Amino acid sequence: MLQIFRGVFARSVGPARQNLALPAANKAFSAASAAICWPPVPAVKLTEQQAKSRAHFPNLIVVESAANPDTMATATAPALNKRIGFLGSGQMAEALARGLMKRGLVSGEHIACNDPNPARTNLFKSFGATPYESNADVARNADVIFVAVKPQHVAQVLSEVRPVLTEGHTVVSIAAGITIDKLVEAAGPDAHVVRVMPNTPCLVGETAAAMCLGGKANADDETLVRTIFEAVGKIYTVDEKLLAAVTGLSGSGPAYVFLMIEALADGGVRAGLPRDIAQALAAQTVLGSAKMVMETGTHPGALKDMVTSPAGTTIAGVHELERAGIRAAFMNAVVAATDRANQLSKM
Ligand SMILES: NC(=O)C1=CN([C@@H]2O[C@H](COP(=O)(O)OP(=O)(O)OC[C@H]3O[C@@H](n4cnc5c(N)ncnc54)[C@H](OP(=O)(O)O)[C@@H]3O)[C@@H](O)[C@H]2O)C=CC1
Ligand SMILES: O=C(O)[C@@H]1CCC=N1
Repeated sequence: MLQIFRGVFARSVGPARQNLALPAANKAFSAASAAICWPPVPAVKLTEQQAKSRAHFPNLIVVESAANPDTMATATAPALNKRIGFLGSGQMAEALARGLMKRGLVSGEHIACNDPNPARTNLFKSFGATPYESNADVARNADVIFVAVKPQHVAQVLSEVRPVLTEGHTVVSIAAGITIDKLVEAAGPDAHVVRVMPNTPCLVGETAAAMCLGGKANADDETLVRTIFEAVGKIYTVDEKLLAAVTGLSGSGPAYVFLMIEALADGGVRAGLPRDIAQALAAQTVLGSAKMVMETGTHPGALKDMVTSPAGTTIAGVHELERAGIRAAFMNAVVAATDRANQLSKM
């Protein structure tokens, strides 16, 4: 299998890249770029035929990679040796718990949870987690406490755990719009508080998350939270004022993309495809396109141009999307969700 790097967009190069076996023709390029490409841009898998068809793009260089991105996606992480507690066992808590177990970071027996809904506690029980009668009991039986209730319930659940919090606890709130100030006010000035905005793809090891620290949270808390989220995707440390925008883009983003996949599949069905094939093609197209952006580092506009033949099929479709205002619609969606996150922080 040949794999392609877009050399000019590679950000930098480092040790992992040196593990890649390069064909002789590319060794000179590799040596020249070795100083500027880190982290390594993982390769995009293309067949030889596909590689040939891209030959007119001089910035694409072909290398053989020892790394297989498919197996990387399912690799296990070293065990965390921390007990995880969930205050609230809803959708996001489930995605996170399952994702962490899938990657081997924790097993069910290291997960404590509480939720007023018996269906949710039974579900958590089914994968080995221990449901407790109260949020305080969850805190007593956990080192990392995820605050995974709706934003309007955060102050209440933190006031319940506050009396049992110790220096050894890291409190991680994933609630949209609830500021560090409010978290510290509710959990107490000594609490090690981290605010994170993740998204549901942590279930499959592909979350996009951002965090900021508050209260007495220190570098150890940051490392711990980073370790947890890097096991299930990517996490960036940002200034708190950016978390509303993170919420509007990646926190809510999976919903926009699912809607897009559903609509693409509907289009396929309208054009005559069976539903199951249409949905599989739509989802795989989104997955493959996202991987190309991530793994080549190429501007999405340039990748779009690579698909768009003069007077061909794609430009006819793109023209319709532009006529419908697709770009403004996506931008407006992110801005509306960001505004809503800002509203929540003022409630
Ligand atoms: N869903 C997502 O994609 C994302 C969500 N978030 C944030 O995660 C948080 C949870 O969202 P989500 O999982 O979607 O919401 P859910 O409603 O699915 O989960 C919240 C759970 O908390 C339970 N709950 C309510 N009160 C308490 C309490 N006092 N103690 C313990 N549990 C309680 C709820 O029970 P009941 O339903 O009976 O009230 C519910 O089961 C929110 O703050 C949201 O902003 C962040 C990023 C992404
Ligand atoms: O819709 C919400 O409010 C939550 C926060 C981000 C994603 N879901």
